[in-house]
Amino acid sequence: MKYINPVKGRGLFAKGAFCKGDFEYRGDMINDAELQRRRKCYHASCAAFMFDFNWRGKTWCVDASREDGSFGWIVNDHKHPNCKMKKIDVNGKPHLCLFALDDIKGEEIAYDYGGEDYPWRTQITSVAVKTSAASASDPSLQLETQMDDESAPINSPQQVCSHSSLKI
Ligand SMILES: C[S@@+](CC[C@H](N)C(=O)[O-])C[C@H]1O[C@@H](n2cnc3c(N)ncnc32)[C@H](O)[C@@H]1O
Repeated sequence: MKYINPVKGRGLFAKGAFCKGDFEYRGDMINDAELQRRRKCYHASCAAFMFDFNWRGKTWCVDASREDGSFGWIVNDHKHPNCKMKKIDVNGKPHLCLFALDDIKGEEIAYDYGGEDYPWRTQITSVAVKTSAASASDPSLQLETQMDDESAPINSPQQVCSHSSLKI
């Protein structure tokens, strides 16, 4: 894990071979009612780690706002990602696991959060402009340069912070 820049925050980078088991999106598994309750009382900085998804006709959420030593919660969004988040059935319960789409070594691990209008895909902020020079020389910062007019999210880590209202 390393700090990237003030807009994107932290991200996860592959040091060695990608191991899917290391990147389960872990946290409290909660139902829709509890999701709505927590959303009302969470600060945006915590709400950004709630990943809601549909499972067998109902809404569920993995609340990863409490750090537990796992790394799935730190993985950032990219519209051309090197990983895919999949729902895996383990003994009848859903687990969110990241799978590599390509060989990954050294680069930032990312997956598509699944939306259309995340602010970082649609806006060039003053901070992004300020960091663009650094991005050109540091490969770890180059996701920042790929912001565009793509889509808005439904599930996955959502952004309820300063930009808009959504989040995984
Ligand atoms: C699950 S967190 C990922 C970890 C986060 N970067 C951190 O430092 O805690 C999701 C948040 O990361 C940020 N984020 C994710 N992907 C991004 C991207 N491609 N560009 C800018 N910010 C991003 C957004 O603030 C989003 O709400």
